[in-house]
Amino acid sequence: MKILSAQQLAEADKSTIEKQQITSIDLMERVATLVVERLHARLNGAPVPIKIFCGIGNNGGDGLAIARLMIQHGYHVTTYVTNCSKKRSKDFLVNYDRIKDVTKDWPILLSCKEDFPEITPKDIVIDAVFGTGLNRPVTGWMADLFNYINSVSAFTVAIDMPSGLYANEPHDKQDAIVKADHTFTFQTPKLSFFLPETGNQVGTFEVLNIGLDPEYLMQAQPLAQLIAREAAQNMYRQRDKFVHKGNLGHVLCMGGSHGMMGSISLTAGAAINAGAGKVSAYIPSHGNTIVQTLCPEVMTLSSKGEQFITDFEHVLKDYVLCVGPGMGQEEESYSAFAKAVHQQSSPMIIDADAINLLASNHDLLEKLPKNSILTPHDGELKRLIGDWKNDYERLEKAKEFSAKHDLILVLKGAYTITVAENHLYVNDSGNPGMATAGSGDVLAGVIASFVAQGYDPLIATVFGVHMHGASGDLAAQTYAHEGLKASIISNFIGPAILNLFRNPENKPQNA
Ligand SMILES: NC(=O)C1=CN([C@@H]2O[C@H](COP(=O)(O)OP(=O)(O)OC[C@H]3O[C@@H](n4cnc5c(N)ncnc54)[C@H](OP(=O)(O)O)[C@@H]3O)[C@@H](O)[C@H]2O)[C@@H](O)CC1
Ligand SMILES: Nc1ncnc2c1ncn2[C@@H]1O[C@H](COP(=O)(O)OP(=O)(O)O)[C@@H](O)[C@H]1O
Ligand SMILES: [K+]
Repeated sequence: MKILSAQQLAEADKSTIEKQQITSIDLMERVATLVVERLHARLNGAPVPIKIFCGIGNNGGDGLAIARLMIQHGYHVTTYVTNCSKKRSKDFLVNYDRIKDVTKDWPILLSCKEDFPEITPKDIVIDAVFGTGLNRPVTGWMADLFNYINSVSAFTVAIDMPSGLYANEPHDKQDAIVKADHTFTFQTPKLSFFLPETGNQVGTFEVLNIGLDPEYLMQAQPLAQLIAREAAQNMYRQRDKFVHKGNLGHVLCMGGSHGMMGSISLTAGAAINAGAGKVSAYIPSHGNTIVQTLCPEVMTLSSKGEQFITDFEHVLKDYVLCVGPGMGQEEESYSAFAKAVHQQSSPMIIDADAINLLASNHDLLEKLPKNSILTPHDGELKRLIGDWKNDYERLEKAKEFSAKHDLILVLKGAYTITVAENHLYVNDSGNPGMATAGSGDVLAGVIASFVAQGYDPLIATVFGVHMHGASGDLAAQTYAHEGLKASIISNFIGPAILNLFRNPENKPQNA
């Protein structure tokens, strides 16, 4: 699914009105009807007090139309309009009249702090103050209103976006933004929903297909692609009936050091669990028994160094190299890593300590095979590309780095983002239970496994990231977030692949 900018959505809106020969007010009614259908399905007529806060633009117009339809469904709705300027959008005004026709009274105008109604935790708040038209930080009594809404723990539903949030622009830390429990967003999710500094404001979210012009949507260059279950289904490659292990690639996992042999074992185990034909581990010699005991399917090759890798001597050919987990940053390990890089002509997967070594040795970066995949968490990323002022600068710097070095970057976290030159792929699977030691080691093994099985490196990365998160999601249904650990995530890769083709779940995203 494409993630479009606020400006593109306004263009899509215009194009829809022209091509579908409908009026903008019809489109607003369509939007409101969809939202009310969803709300009604959940509330089922419950007599709960609903307070709808409407702005004066089209987001406010949506809010007024929703209020009217909810009232007509028999809900207990009070409608407020934030009277923050004399301007009113045309469609706001039409809906302002329409709600009056139904209630025989105007909505309540709010013009200062003293006008705020009491909100209790038993209310449902619907936030339709600002949507994609926000063009500056919210200040004064409007900021107070948002902070007041946030201070009461009433269930808060945002229309299109939590008010005060930009769709695709950076914020200052002190900006007033509504914190929604649930967001109904129109046509495409917004980039800010997926970024660490703002994503928490959105709660769970649902994307409502409001039928914007398909031609416009097709040609629009997205800010990013959201990789959800359907995209992953399309990337999956079924095995050929006569396949044998020799066709399914050989992953060589290089890493481990004294006290960190678990890391490379997790990586190698995940490479097997995700389907590679053969997996070997290149490890310090004292780790041999550990890896062979933990992963009987994995062959081992020992470096001369006992406690850490000191060299890179072996006779293997045609392998996909996955390097870094648990490797440490000893000088000799760096030389072994550099030697491995020099011998490598096909894309490799670089994680953890190997990323740190690259960050301090930029010459080696130039030697990496094109389309190699780096999987940094934010600490490692900072060493690689420098610090950033905000989430958007982080993405811009990552794009620049990827283009300059012909590398694929995996920015790990909630909503891991894969960066390939100018393209961003935002992953929607995974959960906070995955914030556990070693889950990144598993990810490196999964991606390497798909590269070895012949997936194109970018697809192996995007698909691997998705399946890693999907494994965590499936495992969390049995183990809860707290009970998840890296080896369990790894064991759920197979079940997650099966689950990819089971009946779709209709759960809200980010649930
Ligand atoms: N895209 C689609 O296809 C569809 C979109 N639809 C809906 O339209 C919404 C977008 O509507 P929109 O463009 O009218 O903008 P909106 O968010 O209501 O705000 C603009 C108003 O706010 C004002 N304003 C801005 N910042 C401010 C601030 N900090 N503090 C104070 N004021 C501020 C600004 O005033 P101005 O800057 O001109 O002074 C202007 O009056 C979208 O989110 C969705 O809900 C659907 O109905 C149909 C399909
Ligand atoms: N809150 C979260 N939601 C979803 N995924 C998460 C979350 N926290 C961490 N993860 C995932 O877990 C993995 C953690 O990787 P990393 O930090 O490298 O761990 P380690 O170094 O311990 O292996 C990444 O794939 C990341 O996307
Ligand atoms: K809103």
